[in-house]
Amino acid sequence: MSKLKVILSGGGTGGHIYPAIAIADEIKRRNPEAEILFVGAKNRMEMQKVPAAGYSIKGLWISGIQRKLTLDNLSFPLKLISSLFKSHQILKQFKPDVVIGTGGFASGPLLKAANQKNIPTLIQEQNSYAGITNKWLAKGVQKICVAYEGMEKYFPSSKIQFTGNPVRQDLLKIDENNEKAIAHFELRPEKKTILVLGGSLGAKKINELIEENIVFFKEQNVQLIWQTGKLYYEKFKAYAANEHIKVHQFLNEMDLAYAAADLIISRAGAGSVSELCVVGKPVIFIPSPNVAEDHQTKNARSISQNNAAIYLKESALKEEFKNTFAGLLKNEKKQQELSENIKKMAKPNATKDIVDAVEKLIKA
Ligand SMILES: CC(=O)N[C@H]1[C@@H](OP(=O)(O)OP(=O)(O)OC[C@H]2O[C@@H](n3ccc(=O)[nH]c3=O)[C@H](O)[C@@H]2O)O[C@H](CO)[C@@H](O)[C@@H]1O
Repeated sequence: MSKLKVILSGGGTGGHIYPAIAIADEIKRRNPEAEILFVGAKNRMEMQKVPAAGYSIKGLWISGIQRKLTLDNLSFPLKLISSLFKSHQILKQFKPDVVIGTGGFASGPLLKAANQKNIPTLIQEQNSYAGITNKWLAKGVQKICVAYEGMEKYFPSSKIQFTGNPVRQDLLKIDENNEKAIAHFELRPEKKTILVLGGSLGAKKINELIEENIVFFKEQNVQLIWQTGKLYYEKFKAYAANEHIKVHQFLNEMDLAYAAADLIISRAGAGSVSELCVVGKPVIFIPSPNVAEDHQTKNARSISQNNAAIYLKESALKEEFKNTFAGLLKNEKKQQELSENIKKMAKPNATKDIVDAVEKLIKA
């Protein structure tokens, strides 16, 4: 039989890239001979993160449509036509058996071109609402794997399969013994470690919160792994002069970061939430209020309603953060409860179920 050939496309932010990498890893695990190619958007995060994960990637000249009127939007039709043309060329050369899209504008032209060529296609939607690209693609694709109930609002119900979000393999089994992780981040083993995550791009408001509370964290006798995001790193990196603060622009070893953490403060992007469920540690969610349909707040609420995490509103941080944090840090019983409950919400088989669906598509 000829080698299996798969194209994965998605990107713009980590939320679309890491699910694609998790799916690619599972395909490779099942078919070590498979040829895998990624297609992303030029100058976006995927152009570094995908090769770092061991896969090759081609970049299209494409960017998202802004929800408001901008100059950038004017060049969009030209970018779209040029990317569709390039996508057709890529498909002609690579001849994939299947094309998988994980959302973000990067995946639009390629999946559209694959539909035009009658190549089987599957998309994966991470959020509780449909992204613009996935909505645009829904009619032409064969299968739509989702992570939330009620997605019939956006997609044809006959194509929907409820799988959950793919989580990278190395995050499915976090080391319970955190010695290696503590050493990796040059932390002190006798102190509690707080992991601060702002999503793949970093979060300005969370960074400012940490900055305001440097002394408070010292008084609480905790140490921090603080992921600022690339955009904000220069502004905050000097805080690493404090012995209890480790500043990183991006964490390449999320398995170690999760293993080191006793408590996690995080944005509530869909991928982060899915990972945090699998990891099963106490979490304080501070969702971004600036995303489409306020979906991060919905994500955070769906967890906190089950007594599985704490949800803090960004606008209430001044009044509520210190008390909430100090209260949780003292209360080991509550931490235990949150850990047990969040684990119950994990979907560790998501990647396997998606790859099963991909195999079915190819066979059909
Ligand atoms: C501001 C914004 O538009 N956010 C959206 C974006 O979030 P964002 O890109 O932040 O994505 P997620 O929270 O879904 O996932 C972040 C991913 O990046 C990884 N990671 C993060 C930080 C780091 O230092 N190292 C690292 O590897 C995480 O392990 C995770 O796999 O896509 C998500 C999925 O569509 C949406 O739900 C979010 O609302």
